[in-house]
Amino acid sequence: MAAEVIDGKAFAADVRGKVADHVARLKADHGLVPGLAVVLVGEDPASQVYVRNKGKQTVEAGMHSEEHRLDADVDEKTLLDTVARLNADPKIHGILVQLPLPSHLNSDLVINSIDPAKDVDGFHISNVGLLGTGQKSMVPCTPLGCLMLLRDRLGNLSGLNAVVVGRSNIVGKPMAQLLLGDSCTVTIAHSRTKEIEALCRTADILVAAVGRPEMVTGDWVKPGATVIDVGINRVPNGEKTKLVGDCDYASCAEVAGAITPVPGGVGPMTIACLLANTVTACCRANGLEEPAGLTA
Ligand SMILES: Nc1nc(=O)c2c([nH]1)NC[C@@H]1CN(c3ccc(C(=O)N[C@@H](CCC(=O)O)C(=O)O)cc3)C=[N+]21
Repeated sequence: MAAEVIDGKAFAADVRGKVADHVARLKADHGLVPGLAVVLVGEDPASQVYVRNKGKQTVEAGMHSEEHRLDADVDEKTLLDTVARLNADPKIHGILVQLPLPSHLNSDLVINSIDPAKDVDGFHISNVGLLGTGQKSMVPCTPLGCLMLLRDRLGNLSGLNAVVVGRSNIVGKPMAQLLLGDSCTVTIAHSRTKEIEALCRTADILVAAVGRPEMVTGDWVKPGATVIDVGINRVPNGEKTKLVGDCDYASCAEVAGAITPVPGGVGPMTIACLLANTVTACCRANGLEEPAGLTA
């Protein structure tokens, strides 16, 4: 039996619609326009496409969008000054510094210089600590998007076995925290995990976030499981390249109950959640009620 395809692209459009509705209400009732600033260091072409998409969707949702481009060899002080100016700017409610940064820059230092209230990526240590202790925080966009898809598909997640493959600070760890918050039994697997296939086969929810193209195959999947593929890997395909996930889609889809495709799965949800977090940040900054269904 083939798995149901979880249409992240359609779900993300729905989320963006809710965001746009809320933005319209903020404008009409309070004269507020949520603003998002994206800081991009260097000229990585893949990052540029992604930043352009974010800017476009931000404007389409009725929000204010700014891009701040800095040279690849920018010094740390200039970058920190840029962040400091955005922290102080009342038009800006969300700040995203595109990662990875060039290696001469200390990304922990830069991320932790963002005002936690404007940290729409949820990467500031203060937000990480709040999430880990179950307190209100800014929640990282990709894990938040995955959680929305899982709740939509499965309803209550309580008591389900979840295995997260990958232990990054941007996806694996916050994903595990969110699943724990929804009362799953959570295991984080990684490159040193023993008998990883057998462990993954215990998962009702399997989240693949390792950044290794097509690593998870159908024999890792419990029949009927929900598989969330966070990977976005560009691999050679004849003369061109193609986008594949961390899951081998064909074999996983034969076994899973439901699976997210790549592209069109988690990726669009990440951007939708970035917009949602910007609206949430704007509401919190102004002491207003937060949008329902757009936060964890
Ligand atoms: N501070 C920071 N926050 C981020 O959230 C962040 C970042 N840095 N650095 C780069 C990665 C990458 N990322 C993507 C989000 C959506 C798609 C996306 O929408 N992908 C489409 C396909 C796009 C295509 O065709 O290339 C899809 O999966 O359907 C891709 C990549 C966010 N990132």
